[in-house]
Amino acid sequence: MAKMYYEVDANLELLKGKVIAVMGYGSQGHAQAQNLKDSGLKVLIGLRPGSARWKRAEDAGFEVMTVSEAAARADIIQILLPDETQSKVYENEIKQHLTSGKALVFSHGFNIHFGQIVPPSDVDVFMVAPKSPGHLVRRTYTEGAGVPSLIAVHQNATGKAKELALAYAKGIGSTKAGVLETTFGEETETDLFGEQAVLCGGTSELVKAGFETLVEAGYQPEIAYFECLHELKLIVDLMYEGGLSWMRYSVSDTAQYGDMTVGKRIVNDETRKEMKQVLTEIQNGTFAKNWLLENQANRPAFNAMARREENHLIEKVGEELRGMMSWLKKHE
Ligand SMILES: NC(=O)C1=CN([C@@H]2O[C@H](COP(=O)(O)OP(=O)(O)OC[C@H]3O[C@@H](n4cnc5c(N)ncnc54)[C@H](OP(=O)(O)O)[C@@H]3O)[C@@H](O)[C@H]2O)C=CC1
Ligand SMILES: CC(=O)[C@](C)(O)C(=O)O
Repeated sequence: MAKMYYEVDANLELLKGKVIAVMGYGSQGHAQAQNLKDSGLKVLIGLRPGSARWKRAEDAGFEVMTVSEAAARADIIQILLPDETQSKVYENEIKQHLTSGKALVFSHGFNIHFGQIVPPSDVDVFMVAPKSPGHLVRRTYTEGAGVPSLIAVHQNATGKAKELALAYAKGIGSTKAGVLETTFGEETETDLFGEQAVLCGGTSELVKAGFETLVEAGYQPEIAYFECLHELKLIVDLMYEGGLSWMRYSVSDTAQYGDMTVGKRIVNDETRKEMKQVLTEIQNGTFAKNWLLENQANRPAFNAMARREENHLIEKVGEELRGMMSWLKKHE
């Protein structure tokens, strides 16, 4: 069984007196920066001039500057920019400031693993990757808890990289939940697979297929939304709390019988075969190449697909229903 690291395994003092630059103030950036600051650490924010987030970060009490300025002043540089922009910003604004003994930090291994960023050998390179969307990284911290994170060391120039990674994980609250050690390759390939085949892609398509099946059969879209999307959170919450067995214990036996008989017809041998193909295309770099080329072409396919998804009936129905459920926590 893998070793989990907790509060006692991490020494925040290693980061006291160091300047941490968080590049980017988006989903992860705003959360990690605020958590680190609330943990008593010195945090700078690096953004591009004209960023809509510049004032938001200043209003949150941060010193905000360009990425280059922040990299020059920082001992530890956490790159929380979009994966597809990191290598260009690294080459233009970070690389020249990576003096010996500094640390480069990531929350996803994409650019190191696929060779888009090749740091100098005299700096630490490590990862602290929350296994959670950024907004919950912040929300759980403010509630006195944290989200699990993965850590990985790519370069250990100072001999302290892992200890610094654990200290950083503590600073964002993750040692309250648990920290697992991995490698840049394992985190990258499993994270890409998970977000494509299970969490975002797989689940979105499953939800839409169920919703469309019911709506096309003549049932009310609102009922289809509640059954196929709204209630999904409640079921997944049970899985999250106590595994599949806890979910099956909590739902009716009718539901469990249906789960165990019909589930394998929906996610069948063909599905599993396709999952293996998806993983192969991640491992051999096909996905990474396609994503980087898509961005170089200014995202024609991404933008067309995003527009189509935004106009799906399930989005319209969901927006209307969420507006009617005042108790729902509005997204930030
Ligand atoms: N989203 C998540 O929950 C998770 C993300 N990650 C990883 O965290 C990293 C950051 O992702 P995420 O937080 O989602 O990113 P977001 O898209 O939410 O935020 C990106 C930030 O980078 C800024 N930015 C974009 N381009 C540039 C540029 N050229 N120069 C300077 N700043 C720029 C944006 O500001 P602006 O556009 O205003 O300039 C924004 O502040 C990625 O490696 C991702 O894989 C890991 C785990 C979970
Ligand atoms: C939240 C998370 O880790 C994801 C889905 O992989 C991502 O947003 O990159």
